[in-house]
Amino acid sequence: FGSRRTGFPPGPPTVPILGNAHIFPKDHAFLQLSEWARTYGGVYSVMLGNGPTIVVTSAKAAFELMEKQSAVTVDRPPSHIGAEIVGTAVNLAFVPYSEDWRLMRKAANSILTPQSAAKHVPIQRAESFQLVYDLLHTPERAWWHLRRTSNSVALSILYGRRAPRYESDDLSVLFDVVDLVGELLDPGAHPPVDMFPILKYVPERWARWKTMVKRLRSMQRALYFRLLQQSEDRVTNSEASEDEPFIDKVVRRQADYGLNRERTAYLGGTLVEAGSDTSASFMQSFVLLIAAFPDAQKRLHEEMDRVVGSKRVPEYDDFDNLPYLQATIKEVHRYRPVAPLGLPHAALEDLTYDGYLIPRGSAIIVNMWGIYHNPDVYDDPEMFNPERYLKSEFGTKPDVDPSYFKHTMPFGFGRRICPGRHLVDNTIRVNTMDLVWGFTFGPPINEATGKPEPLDLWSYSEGLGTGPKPYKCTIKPRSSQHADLIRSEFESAIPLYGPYEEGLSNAEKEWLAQQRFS
Ligand code: HEM
Repeated sequence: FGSRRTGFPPGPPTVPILGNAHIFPKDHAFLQLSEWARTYGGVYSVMLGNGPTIVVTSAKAAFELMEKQSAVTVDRPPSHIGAEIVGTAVNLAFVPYSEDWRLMRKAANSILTPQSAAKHVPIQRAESFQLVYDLLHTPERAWWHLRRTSNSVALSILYGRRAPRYESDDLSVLFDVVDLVGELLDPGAHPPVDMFPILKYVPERWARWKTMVKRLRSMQRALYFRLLQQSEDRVTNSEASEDEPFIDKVVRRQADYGLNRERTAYLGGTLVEAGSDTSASFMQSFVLLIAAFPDAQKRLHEEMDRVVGSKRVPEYDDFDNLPYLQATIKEVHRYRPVAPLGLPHAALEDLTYDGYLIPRGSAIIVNMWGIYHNPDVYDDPEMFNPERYLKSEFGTKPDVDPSYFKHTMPFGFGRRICPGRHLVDNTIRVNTMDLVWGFTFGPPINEATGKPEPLDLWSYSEGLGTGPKPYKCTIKPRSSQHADLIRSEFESAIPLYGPYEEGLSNAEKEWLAQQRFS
């Protein structure tokens, strides 16, 4: 028990019973896993509990195992805490391969198409106008404005209900839920119940996670069913339309999709949770990095001035003419991936790779951090340098074979690839254009000395999804003309918010009236 069988991919030496569990890192595991790849190669194993966990740190192996053999690697490893959280329900992102996963995934794929995502660009742009308007007034709250915007976009598109301020009711509950999920599923945070099942039987008074699980489950159910009820009411009282919220579409076709009410509630809840802070983390990294790297920012501004100028705000299609911005977005995904280890997959059958056996049931982790920070693949990988994506399609060194790389790699692999990627691509496109167009970003200024202070590029949260912890930076409008246009665009966007604000509470509506017409 705990030892590595002959034929498994190599890995760190094991000890009896624990295998490698005692040396598995608790914090920023992707860093240690990348270190081990230097010693044990692009496909190695760590022994956790009774079976191997396979760590893939090579684009070729990721392609061969996760794309070409996706039908076999579509499973997720069992998670006792994950299963306890949902109880009798199902979470699309964590559920093992099953009829439940197939039905929910089919519904998600059919509503989250690129064509369908395009119908929601108007509210994404309107949200982005509020973002730049908020930054004009309270730039010191940038981190929070970015979080509000991404979450409000997710709520608007999925449920037709926006959150106009950080303190909005739905948003506060969603933040509590997302934070608690992050805390519970952070691999280092709790006793390893999946590796040592006996730990499941520790009484609740000594197992804090059990109390947290119960609290989370009741918070999630209250939120999911409240949001679902609003969709159901709208569907009863209105005709179907192409740009209606995604969950309304699912409610209308619930029987065709084979989903009952609980599955529908959990599909919506999982999408909104998976899609909210992930997008926010990306945008928070984008701002942090362009504030920290003035050369890249200068080139972004030059390009924006040439293509858009200062007499109008960017339009959606301008993005196609902004290659340096496109390269910067790819570099942010590479430099600070939101999901450095993706989500673990599992093998439904025995597999072989490079002569090694990957036995049925093994968990498989693709270490995106390790791939993206490998000096054999990228020149100077610890340098933030969008330029690399202008020199070659995937930013890789000239002698690296590009056929195993894909621009969707930050969104995972195979049949489990992130279904929200088209939606979030649009959010990122619209937000980054508006931010670069409107503002100059820089490091924070020390009040006592008047000098700039360095930004901490390593202060990131722990967990499956990671993003910068709250930080300060300076944000100034690029000119008074830019500031005037931001104000007028925000004012002209106000009617667009209307349909998404109908269900807001009276307190929220009063606050809005004061904010907009004072
Ligand atoms: C920058 C933003 C985002 C990033 C970087 C991201 C990344 C990922 C990754 C790496 C996975 C795991 C894929 C795999 O197992 O191979 C995933 C899964 C998933 N994502 Fe995203 N995601 C983002 C935004 C979104 C959005 C906006 C939504 C919903 C609207 C969403 C919904 C999901 C769901 C439901 C899954 C689980 C899919 C399954 O297990 O079948 N994500 N995402």
